[in-house]
Amino acid sequence: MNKTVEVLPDKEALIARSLEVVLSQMQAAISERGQCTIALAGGGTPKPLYEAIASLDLPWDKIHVFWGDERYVPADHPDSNQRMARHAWLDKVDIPAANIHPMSTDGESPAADAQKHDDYLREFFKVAVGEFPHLDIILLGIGDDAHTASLFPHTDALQMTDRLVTVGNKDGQPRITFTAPLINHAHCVIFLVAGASKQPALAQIFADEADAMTYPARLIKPQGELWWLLDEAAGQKLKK
Ligand SMILES: O=C1O[C@H](COP(=O)(O)O)[C@@H](O)[C@H](O)[C@H]1O
Repeated sequence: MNKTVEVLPDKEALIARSLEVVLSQMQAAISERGQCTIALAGGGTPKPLYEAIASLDLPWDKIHVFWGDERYVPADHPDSNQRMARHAWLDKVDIPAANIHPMSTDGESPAADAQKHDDYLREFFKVAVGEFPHLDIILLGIGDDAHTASLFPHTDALQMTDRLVTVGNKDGQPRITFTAPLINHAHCVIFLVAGASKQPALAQIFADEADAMTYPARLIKPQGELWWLLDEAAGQKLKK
């Protein structure tokens, strides 16, 4: 794992730097592997990044967009991560519809939809059960409770060792989420973190020792590159 931590002066600088890193990783993936597979985070932090990407002229036919987690709501619901990314980015560019790969949330149950997306990823990346695909870029955030994607403290999703996708649980509400092993097989994982409310979680995530079941972002140790991009409000007390 090649880990880089950068604390940027403010949220604007955080977004500008994350745009640079994402573009450079996209370019490397396309030149080395002919396409770029990127999984998006939800929440408020990455929205300006998506808006910035939407203003660029990129080889959209070579970019495939996934989500690292999804709230279990219809795709047009205000809480939907897919809806946010479509409004901020995907609806504004000429990306082929076939290159957009959302998690479905309208099946029989969250478990059935999680299994469906697990099967879908195995088919897309041509990997058998027991193997993991290597997404080029996975964008993540953290919550104040140190959750990442929809891997919440002390939930069953944290125990998955062989699944790509599973059901997350936020205070009893189901979500669909990538598992930690899938995230850890990515070529590059980029955390975007902004705001002082994230300081206590970051202190535990970066501590020499702490319980990963209580602070799930500690489970993220990718084989490839790991970037932590923080604004000053979030990162000022971090031990680097
Ligand atoms: O619930 C979620 O929250 C995290 C963090 O969101 P932020 O608004 O604090 O940036 C996000 O990474 C995750 O995808 C989302 O579903």
